[in-house]
Amino acid sequence: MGAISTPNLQLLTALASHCLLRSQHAVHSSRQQLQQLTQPLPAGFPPGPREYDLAWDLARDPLHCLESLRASYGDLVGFKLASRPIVLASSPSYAREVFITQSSTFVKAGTAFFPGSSLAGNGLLVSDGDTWKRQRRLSNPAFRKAAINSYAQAMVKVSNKMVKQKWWRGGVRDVYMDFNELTIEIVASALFGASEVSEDMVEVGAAISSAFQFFTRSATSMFIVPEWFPTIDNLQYKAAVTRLDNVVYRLIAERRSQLASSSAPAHQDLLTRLLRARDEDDSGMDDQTLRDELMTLLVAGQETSAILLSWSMVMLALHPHIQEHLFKEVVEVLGSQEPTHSHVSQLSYMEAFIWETLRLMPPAYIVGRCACHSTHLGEWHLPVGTTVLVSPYLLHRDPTFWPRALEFDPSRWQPGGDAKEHMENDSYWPFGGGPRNCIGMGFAMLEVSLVLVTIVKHFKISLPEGVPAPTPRAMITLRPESQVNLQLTPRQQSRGQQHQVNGRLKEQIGCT
Ligand code: HEM
Repeated sequence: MGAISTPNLQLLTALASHCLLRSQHAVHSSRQQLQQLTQPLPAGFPPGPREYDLAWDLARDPLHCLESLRASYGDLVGFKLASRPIVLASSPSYAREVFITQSSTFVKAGTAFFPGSSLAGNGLLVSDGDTWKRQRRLSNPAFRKAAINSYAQAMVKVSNKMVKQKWWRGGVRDVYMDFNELTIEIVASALFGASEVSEDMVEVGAAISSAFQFFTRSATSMFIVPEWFPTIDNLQYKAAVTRLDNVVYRLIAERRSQLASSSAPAHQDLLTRLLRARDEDDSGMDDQTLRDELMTLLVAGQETSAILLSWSMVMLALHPHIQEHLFKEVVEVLGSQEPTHSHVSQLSYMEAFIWETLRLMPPAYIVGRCACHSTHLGEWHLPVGTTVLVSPYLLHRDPTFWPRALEFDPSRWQPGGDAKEHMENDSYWPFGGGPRNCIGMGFAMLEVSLVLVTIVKHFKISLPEGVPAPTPRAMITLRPESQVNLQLTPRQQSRGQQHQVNGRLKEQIGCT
């Protein structure tokens, strides 16, 4: 047994602290929480490890801990962590119960480890009940296929810019860092139409970056301090959120008045779509609600996509034959054209590749809910306040449901492959499920496809010599442990025609 690595100790501390401190969205009164601290687990609660043993295992290796919990106790494991009752559910039928059949019992409020923040406010990700229902109703149209397709051009433009400014010479790059910047820019331009408001976007971009740096520092620091506590970090974060608020509220006000004046050109961004959204009684979103939804989309849409892009690149580097297959498909479908949303619907191997990456490396590797009243999962009794953790990571790697479960094989998603039927039998949940499934799934799939097309078309991706494949770190999401340094070789350069082709590549991506 090795010593506890710092990040894992940090995870343990973070998990325990999240349990205790993230009370912002908790439905439980402090009396209920106090009761939970002192009460033993009730009869009928699923069996599991003692808190102390579990804390140790979690600290050593969280992903391995999840796997060994299921191996030792089965697909519903019960335990206490930071004195809160928690169950880990990892069967298709339990996942269906939590996400779909009992979706009104298993709610967001009160969930242990739940990452609420003043940045995202009370937006879709954290709200419940009638507030959530109304917001989801009003937001859904902005995420329909036709609306999402209108963001494709901006996605391609931002991807080309990254390649043109940072990648065209090739070499080794930390793609995780580049994708974090890229996905902020993509989601911000979809929200606010960045090209029209470029000065504001500089401010928005800077404020978002500092807010995200804060999240990263919080996730990797020894102690999670509540946001209200006046540490330097918290004060800087608060200042970044205030800066962001100022810009966003101003953009909302300007857009409201533009929409009121019929002469103004119609914007096609999410801000306009959400501003125009009307409920059955013709009411729309007030400024505060709109602000919370915009920030939620930033938070929910940025990191997950950056992580998926990073794991996709790792898979390309590890599987050169799959990379070549993708390249061939991209060239066949696109020729020399710029990618568009209609190309993406013809890229079936690309889609299979992304589904397979999401299977083995789901950014949302664990999804939490809280029982708002006492209930049953299968034969087991869960008291009110039990946090249920459904693990897509465990389900997606379970050999009972997935033949050659640990093999990366996009072709399983193609006609005649075995994967589609597993999607239907509830063993695949990369975007959650039921009424609270990911509203941005279509957006993410389009974004990741377009970015990957841009990259695969121009570069060969490999691991730099002597560098091991990046490993995952299970925090709130399944991030890369550290940098994802990959070797990028301009395609034509790999055929020994570097200078000519670099010229051609620069032309193709509009580099002057
Ligand atoms: C690879 C990228 C993404 C992954 C893996 C992902 C995954 C998920 C998952 C698993 C959930 C359900 C959480 C739960 O049940 O508690 C979720 C919810 C959500 N996601 Fe995503 N997501 C991604 C991208 C996006 C994007 C691009 C956006 C927006 C632009 C977005 C916005 C949201 C929102 C607002 C919710 C809450 C929906 C609700 O509760 O009504 N996500 N996402």
